[in-house]
Amino acid sequence: MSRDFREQTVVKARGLTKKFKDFKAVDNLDLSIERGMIYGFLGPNGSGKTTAMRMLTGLLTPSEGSVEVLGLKVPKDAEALKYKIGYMTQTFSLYGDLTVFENLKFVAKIYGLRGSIQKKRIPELLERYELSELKDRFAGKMSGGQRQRLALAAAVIHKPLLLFLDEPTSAVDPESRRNFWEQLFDLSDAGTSIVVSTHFMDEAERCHKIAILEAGRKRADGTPEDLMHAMGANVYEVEGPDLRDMRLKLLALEDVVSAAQLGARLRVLVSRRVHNPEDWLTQRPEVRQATRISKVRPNLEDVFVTSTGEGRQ
Ligand SMILES: Nc1ncnc2c1ncn2[C@@H]1O[C@H](COP(=O)(O)OP(=O)(O)OP(=O)(O)O)[C@@H](O)[C@H]1O
Repeated sequence: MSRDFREQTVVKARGLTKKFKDFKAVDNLDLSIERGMIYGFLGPNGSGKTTAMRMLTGLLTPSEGSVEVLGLKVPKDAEALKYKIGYMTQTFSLYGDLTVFENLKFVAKIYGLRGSIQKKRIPELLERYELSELKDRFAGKMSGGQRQRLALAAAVIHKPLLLFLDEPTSAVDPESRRNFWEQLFDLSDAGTSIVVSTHFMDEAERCHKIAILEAGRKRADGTPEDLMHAMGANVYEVEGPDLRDMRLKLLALEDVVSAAQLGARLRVLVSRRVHNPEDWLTQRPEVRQATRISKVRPNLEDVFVTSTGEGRQ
């Protein structure tokens, strides 16, 4: 039993599949998430992030596959698991007609926290999540950022070992998002493992590891750095006149994985199949009018585009 705390796997899934009639919302997903990690599910709407998360939390029964979370078999041991995990759903699931304090008290009761523990824990959470001055405010009358802080406080009230967050920042402004991530790093530093879904690239880049999901399937996984390093394309920025026309012409080439206009530049991904991509690109008639072509470092969006079918649209 003296295994290193950090090395333990908190989520193990093999062949995890969820079918709704003939439609596979999650298709043969394998996952291995280590303790202490912030693990991201990155994918567009409908890629299966929520469905996967609901199966991992024991709320939804898989059609196929096996899941073990914190050493418990899911969904068989879902009841015991409930007390060890926190789950912040995509839509605000607390009571708008209860105050901040009443909501936390209610959730504390659900988790069976004793009165003496509640008395210590609730003020601690109000303070940590900057809710002390809002404690008598109805949750329904709070801003998106405030509500999100309350939802996080409620999700960690019982000090879960593992926290699931489903697109937690989709309804908040950039500053609240930044602050929210600071809170996640604090939780992670204190030993909480976190699984978070997002469709924001900058958020995914903050995760220790990510899985890229598309149409229910895992297209790639690893650390953001490793994924960028292993990417199957070289990235170039092209400047010049009539970029829209240049983009369409480049997209027609089989070895151009993607061409996207970013203001006055085109970001062009050339397949790794091409031997000498710089010469290949600069000599193409499609970029004859270009005034500058330069190689740039890949980012996570490039990884996403090369792992999914997004780039050619
Ligand atoms: N109960 C259900 N019955 C039928 N289809 C469903 C059900 N739940 C989800 N789906 C479908 O499964 C697919 C995956 O949905 P899911 O909500 O898991 O995706 P997501 O990546 O979380 O996207 P979003 O960000 O939009 O929530 C979608 O096409 C969705 O319509």
